[in-house]
Amino acid sequence: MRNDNMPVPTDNMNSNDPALLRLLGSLTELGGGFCGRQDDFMFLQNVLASPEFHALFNAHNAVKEYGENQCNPVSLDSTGVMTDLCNDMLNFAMIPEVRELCFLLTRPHMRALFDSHDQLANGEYIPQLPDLPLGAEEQEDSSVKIVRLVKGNEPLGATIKWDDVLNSVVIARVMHGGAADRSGLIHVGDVVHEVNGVDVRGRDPDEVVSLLTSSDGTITFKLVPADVETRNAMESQKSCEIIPTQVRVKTYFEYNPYNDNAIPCPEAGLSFKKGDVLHIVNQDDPMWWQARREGEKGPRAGLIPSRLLQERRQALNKCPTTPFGNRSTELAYQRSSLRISTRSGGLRGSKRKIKKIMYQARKSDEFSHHEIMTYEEVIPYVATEHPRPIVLVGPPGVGRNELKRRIIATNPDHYQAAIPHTSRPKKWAEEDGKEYYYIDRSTMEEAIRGNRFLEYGEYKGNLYGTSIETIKRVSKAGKVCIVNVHPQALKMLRDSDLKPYIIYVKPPPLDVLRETRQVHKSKVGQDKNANRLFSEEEMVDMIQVGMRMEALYKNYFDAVIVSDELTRTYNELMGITRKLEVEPQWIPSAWLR
Ligand SMILES: Nc1ncnc2c1ncn2[C@@H]1O[C@H](COP(=O)(O)OP(=O)(O)OP(=O)(O)O)[C@@H](O)[C@H]1O
Repeated sequence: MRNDNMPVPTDNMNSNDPALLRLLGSLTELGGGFCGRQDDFMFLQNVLASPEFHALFNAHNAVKEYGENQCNPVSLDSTGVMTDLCNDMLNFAMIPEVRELCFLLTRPHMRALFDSHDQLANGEYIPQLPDLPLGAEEQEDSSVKIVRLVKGNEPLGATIKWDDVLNSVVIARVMHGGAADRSGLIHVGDVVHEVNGVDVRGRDPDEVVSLLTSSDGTITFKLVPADVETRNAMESQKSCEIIPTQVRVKTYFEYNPYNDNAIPCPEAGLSFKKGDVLHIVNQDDPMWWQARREGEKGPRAGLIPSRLLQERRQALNKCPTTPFGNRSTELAYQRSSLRISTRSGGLRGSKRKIKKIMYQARKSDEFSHHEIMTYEEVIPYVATEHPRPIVLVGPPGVGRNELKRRIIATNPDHYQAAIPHTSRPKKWAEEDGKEYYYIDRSTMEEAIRGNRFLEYGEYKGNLYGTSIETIKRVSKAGKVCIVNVHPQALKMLRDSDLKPYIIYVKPPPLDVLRETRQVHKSKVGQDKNANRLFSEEEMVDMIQVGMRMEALYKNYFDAVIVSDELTRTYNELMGITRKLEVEPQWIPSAWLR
């Protein structure tokens, strides 16, 4: 008799296991003849016929079948078999083939192979955890947890500290991705009662550290989990910064945890160089972030000073003589002149016109005095539609114009200079937008006041300058704009939406500078009055100005190329510009907001 309440297994769930089918069949046959409690009978029928039970049964069979089909080692001691075989073969040592086989089997790499086989066959790769200490379960109250970690080559990935209130050592920090973190069993605030059976309550943290360092294999902790209140207190201490975790930042300072007296644990620190990109994985502590170097393998994160801490440190260290605040260095730049080429391409044969004007920077002056740069959030970016402008900065005479001319000459349809604006009246043979954009003085002055000019100056009563809009126009046309600017314009460039790629053209050491400029017969400037070779003094000056420029503005450089042998320098620059168009580069994420 069939009970209508009995769930009917769906076809796809229905197991066709013969044993189960027989059992179900006999239950059906039994039907009304069952003389026990009908409720129990129906319950059993329901369970055995339910799709969940059949699914479970199928899963069980699949696991069993997998286990049975696994290849099992023929021998757990192939090394022993091989040794016995070689011993037996000694009786036939006169046969050359036997001798050769013996020789081959006893080679170190063959022995290592057999050894590895035996280790795998015996499952020795699985860490063996020792049994729980006797009576551990009954000891103390139920909130104690016993945690065992297998100590490999990597550090534990947790730090400890003394807690005055609890009078004990507690877990201070769990490093993201480290062994402790991966175990999921050790948490900040857990009180350490025992390490490898040694009672550490009331002991100095240094003693606990040496206990941990000296233990091999597995480490067994007896911990009392942090109570809810402690955890809540820790949560509330978390950094209020809005940067979400898992962000990448570019670093603007160099860091070595072993030179940092304030770091809670130098071993847990992460060293980095200026310009490295770091992956920030934890900002729970407002003073110490956890980070990994981008692209580096290895799961464990390291401690680095947080932005807040580093900014405080830099603000304290900042004194009036540092390059950022050095007025005399600033003045040295303001004395240097700016030339504006009146031609965009520069190689089309017409007479070059160079205007000497004084550089005047607008609000960009401010940044070198106030800005503290520690970390900048970055994201990978490839410019697809509008190529990023290439900005060349460097001391006068280093070769920026030469490089710009060469790049544009390579492919004038793809590379273009920014055409300057002038308030000078247009001459009859001139065409607007070819050598200059002609604009009336009051409009230009207003644009300058509105910070729409990267740099500008006055020559013989007329204004000349390079506008942000001109560069944008080149980009929008799908071309790479090559721009030479004074470094004081860099801040404004970065704050615009141009996404500039800034390359510092660095003078080579004096002997190389002397030699390359001699070979090339390089001329100082390009106007008639200065059509002569570089003097020794000018070359020394170029290097010194370059050094000051680097000290003041290097945070803004995306790349540095040394202007030594001209063709090599040019090739390097071309390599960078090509890469920029196809490979993702880290750009400030603020540029895309
Ligand atoms: N790597 C180099 N090797 C040899 N000569 C070079 C090199 N780079 C540039 N020159 C030469 O040095 C001279 C000055 O170069 P360029 O005018 O390009 O300098 P610049 O950086 O633009 O400075 P400025 O703004 O004062 O013109 C030119 O004659 C140029 O051909």
